[in-house]
Amino acid sequence: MFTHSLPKLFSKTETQEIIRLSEDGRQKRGGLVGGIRHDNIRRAEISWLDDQGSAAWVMDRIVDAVARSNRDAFQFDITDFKERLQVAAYDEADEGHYDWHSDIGDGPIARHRKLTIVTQLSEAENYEGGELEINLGSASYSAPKELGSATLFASFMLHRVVPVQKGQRFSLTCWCHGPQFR
Ligand SMILES: O=C(O)CCC(=O)C(=O)O
Ligand SMILES: [Fe+2]
Repeated sequence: MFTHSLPKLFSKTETQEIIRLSEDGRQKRGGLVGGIRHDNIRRAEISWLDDQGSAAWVMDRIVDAVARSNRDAFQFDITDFKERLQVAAYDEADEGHYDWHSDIGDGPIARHRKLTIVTQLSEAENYEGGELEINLGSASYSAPKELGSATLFASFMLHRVVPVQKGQRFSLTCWCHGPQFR
């Protein structure tokens, strides 16, 4: 199916700490894979974590989860983590969302994305809408909304974040890289 979910990858305290770390580097409006900004496609505030420094423990947990999930569910060639961890905030105030897209882009790094892992950093009852959906062709898979759970999918799969109608949703995204699919 090319999707795989893990419950409770991070605890509540840890998700709060990740949001706090992201506040240091917050910038307005997330760009797209190639750096293009387009408000009709994505409306979110993004920031990047220092995975060599204050957020090294977050990266360690993600790398471990990816190794286990890749062995159990994907068996892709994953060789690198070439990008920093992204925290995104989708807000009711501007109907934060991200339309259908694939994470594999044209750039030298985005071209090598193989797996995407997204962790839920907000309590499900704190927002409405904001579902992460992965297109499976005739149906779509809606990622579990439980705080701290993570969902992995092949980066080429179309996915979206439904507009947030109430409250605010935070997510943590990490991309895993390897030789191009062949
Ligand atoms: O926030 C999410 O759930 C998904 C983010 C995403 O798809 C991306 O940044 O490429
Ligand atoms: Fe994406």
